Amino acid sequence: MTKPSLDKDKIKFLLLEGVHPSAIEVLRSAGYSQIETVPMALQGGELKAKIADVHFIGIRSQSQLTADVLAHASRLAAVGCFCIGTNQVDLNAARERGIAVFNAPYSNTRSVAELVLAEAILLLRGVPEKSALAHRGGWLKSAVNSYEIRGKTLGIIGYGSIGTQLSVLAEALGMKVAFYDVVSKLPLGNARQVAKLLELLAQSDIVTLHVPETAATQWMIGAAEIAAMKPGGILINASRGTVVDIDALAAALNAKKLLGAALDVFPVEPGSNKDEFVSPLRGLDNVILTPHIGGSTMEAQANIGVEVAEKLVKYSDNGTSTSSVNFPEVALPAHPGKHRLLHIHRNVPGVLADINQVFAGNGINIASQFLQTNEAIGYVVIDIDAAHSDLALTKLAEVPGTIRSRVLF
Ligand SMILES: NC(=O)C1=CN([C@@H]2O[C@H](COP(=O)(O)OP(=O)(O)OC[C@H]3O[C@@H](n4cnc5c(N)ncnc54)[C@H](O)[C@@H]3O)[C@@H](O)[C@H]2O)C=CC1
Ligand SMILES: O=C(O)C(=O)COP(=O)(O)O
Repeated sequence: MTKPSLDKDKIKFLLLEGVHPSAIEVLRSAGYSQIETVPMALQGGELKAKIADVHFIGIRSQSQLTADVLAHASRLAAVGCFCIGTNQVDLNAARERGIAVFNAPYSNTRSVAELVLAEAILLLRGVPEKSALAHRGGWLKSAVNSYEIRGKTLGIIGYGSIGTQLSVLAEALGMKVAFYDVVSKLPLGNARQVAKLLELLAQSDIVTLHVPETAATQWMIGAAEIAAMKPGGILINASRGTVVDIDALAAALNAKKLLGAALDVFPVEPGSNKDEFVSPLRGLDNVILTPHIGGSTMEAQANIGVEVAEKLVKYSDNGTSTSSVNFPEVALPAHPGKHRLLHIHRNVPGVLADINQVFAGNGINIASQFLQTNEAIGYVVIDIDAAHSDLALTKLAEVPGTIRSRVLF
């Protein structure tokens, strides 16, 4: 499949799910004018029809870019996930099609950490129940089941960007921090790593989840894990809805095994603000339910807009793929006076020899060449004189194993 170069005014961007306007500013100031925005996620036929027509798509956590959807994306060069999680994109299918996927791994981490800490404090004081009761005309002035956060143990599952920030903030409030992670991590401050998940659950007053959605994290907190928690413990999940068995959690809350819970993510989330939220946790006053807004602050969204849009611009303008989550990473210099050929191919023996033969066999001098591979694909970038770029692009597209190629002026 060949994607020849296009003038910037022909390159189409589609930004879904209310991506922050800071992204549009970045794209416009880089010279791109065809930018369509949609305030919500698209699904099914509508998503397939829209994606078929664009070169770049920006999404957040709700747009499902499955292999089936990506099969319709014949022009798509890259996906920008304007969030941390990339589980909503079939990364292998994208890679097989030569589509690079980018995200914003850090910009909303502080927002999530702040929300989790606030929820921990509110739940330890029984505020959600007391507030709900007051809204109904009740009055529950009582210290029963109301605790300070100071001195309590916070058990963090997943000690990555969010987990570590939370660790530092929690210690500043006088909490003890323990964490469980599949990787050995350097504990910050006085935090300590616990070898087994069940051990962490047994010793924590508050358990909070900060793992990505993977096969290993699916339903990792079920009835057995909740049973291992301290009686009167608190569970917070602002990671992904598939990590917690929500029925088991509802049962534990109804049985008063847990003091409370806060959920920001759910196995099934409404596609837009107009759809109904359905959950067995509805109506439980000791549960804080938030509509997947852990990263939804003005600061985080503005920063994410800039961060991801800049990555898309760099990839579109000069082929730089640094920090892509599914693609060989190449940081490329400018290419003044040269045309730049980008060639994405299956990583099988012999392709590079065939590529080099295109140039040797046609007497085309290579000014510079960059190559990076991963287990599935190779990404080669070749700068040459403008006079030869049409021929070279045509010949490159014929190399067996080619996934896609394009030229940048
Ligand atoms: N509610 C919201 O709005 C937001 C939710 N998130 C979610 O939070 C997740 C975590 O974000 P970050 O901290 O930035 O990710 P990260 O990748 O920096 O950290 C994740 C940590 O989880 C660990 N981990 C992976 N599999 C594990 C397993 N099976 N058991 C234990 N530990 C495991 C990793 O080793 C890593 O240390 C994201 O993947 C995303 O799904 C992120 C931002 C906003
Ligand atoms: O950053 C993430 O992974 C999130 O879950 C935030 O998702 P959102 O951009 O708010 O749909």
